Amino acid sequence: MTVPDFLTAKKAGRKLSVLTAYDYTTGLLLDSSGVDALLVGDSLGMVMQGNDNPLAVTLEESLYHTRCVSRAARRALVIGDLPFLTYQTSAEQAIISAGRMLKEAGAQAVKLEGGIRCAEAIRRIVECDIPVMGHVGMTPQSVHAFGGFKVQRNEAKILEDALAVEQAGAFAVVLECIPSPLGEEITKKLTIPTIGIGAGPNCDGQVLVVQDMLGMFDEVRPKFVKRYADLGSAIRQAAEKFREEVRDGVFPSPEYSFK
Ligand SMILES: Nc1nc(=O)c2c([nH]1)NC[C@@H]1CN(c3ccc(C(=O)N[C@@H](CCC(=O)O)C(=O)O)cc3)CN21
Ligand SMILES: CC(C)C(=O)C(=O)O
Ligand SMILES: [Mg+2]
Repeated sequence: MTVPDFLTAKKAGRKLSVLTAYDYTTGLLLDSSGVDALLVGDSLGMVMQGNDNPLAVTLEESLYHTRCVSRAARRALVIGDLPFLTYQTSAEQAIISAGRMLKEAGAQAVKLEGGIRCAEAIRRIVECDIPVMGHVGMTPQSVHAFGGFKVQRNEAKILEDALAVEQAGAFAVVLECIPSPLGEEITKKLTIPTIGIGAGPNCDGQVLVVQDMLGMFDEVRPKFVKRYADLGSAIRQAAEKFREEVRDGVFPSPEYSFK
């Protein structure tokens, strides 16, 4: 998958599937599933690091996880999510952070949060031939300004933000936690693909956090998460079985031992 393929998919009416990934093993599994892109999200601050929100994630940490995922991706596009305060202070900072995602971590594109207020940064990054995915609606790096991870309903503002992201040259935009009719309206008005997370069924694609959709993480339970597997139970059961077999001297049996 390439950045131009994203635009072709929208024109052809082919839906895009995106999952997050933060490590090599998961990257390999997801890449071989045929999903279109792997997003190394700053949600890693929650699912990998155990923080309450993504704000503490550093650029170095995101580069590290993106490097791991890039090594795994044969087909899927790898998108590095720029962490809080690595692109907001100036266009120069945004270009340098975005450039490091490509130079040092093997990403093919970056993602950043914000509409009108980030349009200049997006424009300047894109001028360097670094593809940018935008992100509007409920932008998790704004959690304190929003007073929590809450559905955003300022329809006029969110539409303006999405249009600004497109006009600034982004190749796609994430729509997060907004009413479905607004997701549909924005998707119709934009020529770039919209990737929804809690934005209804009429976006051009969908993204989920992989630990959520695999049933491995329940410290947040957004309404938009569908559980496609219950790996949490599978992992716990396997570990319990291992613990019991070690306790009872059943493991390791001769077949797992050297003569
Ligand atoms: N594991 C995980 N999954 C995610 O989807 C995710 C992260 N982490 N970290 C970064 C952000 C945070 N996100 C979240 C977190 C919680 C809700 C949530 O619980 N929303 C409520 C809405 C409540 C309201 O509007 O009043 C919900 O019921 O869905 C939504 C998005 C999405 N992102
Ligand atoms: C959920 C997606 C859109 C994201 O930004 C993340 O995982 O950080
Ligand atoms: Mg993110």
